[in-house]
Amino acid sequence: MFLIFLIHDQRRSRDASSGTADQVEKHDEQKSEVPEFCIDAGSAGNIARFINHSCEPNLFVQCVLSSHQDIKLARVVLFAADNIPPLQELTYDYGYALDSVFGPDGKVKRMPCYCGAADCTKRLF
Ligand SMILES: C[S@@+](CC[C@H](N)C(=O)[O-])C[C@H]1O[C@@H](n2cnc3c(N)ncnc32)[C@H](O)[C@@H]1O
Repeated sequence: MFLIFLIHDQRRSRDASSGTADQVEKHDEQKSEVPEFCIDAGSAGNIARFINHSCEPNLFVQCVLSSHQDIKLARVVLFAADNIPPLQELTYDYGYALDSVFGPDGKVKRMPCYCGAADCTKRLF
């Protein structure tokens, strides 16, 4: 398995707590309930901002603590989920739950998915 891209570090995250491995595990357990972090590549980012979502991705996302145990400085890293042949598009699962995105009017926002996978859910969110 190879490290592909560093998407972002969490230096500007607002309310993360410093953490031991136990805290990181607890953080992961709570992840499905209330998202603590939001990565906004609107004003800054790297080439990873061009990676599309797929329902059958060839990358997966992992938060990585490198030389420290501080969850605030976790790096969001994309790893190859398989051997990827040259010229194949790199994709990962954005991980949206359906009906989890709301517009400013409070209504559920929907975005169609065009990934083309056989088992595509047809909706990004
Ligand atoms: C991180 S950007 C990916 C790069 C983007 N396609 C571009 O050309 O700059 C995320 C946006 O790409 C589009 N996108 C990514 N994956 C998609 C998919 N499977 N189906 C439809 N739109 C997708 C959506 O507009 C989404 O908000």
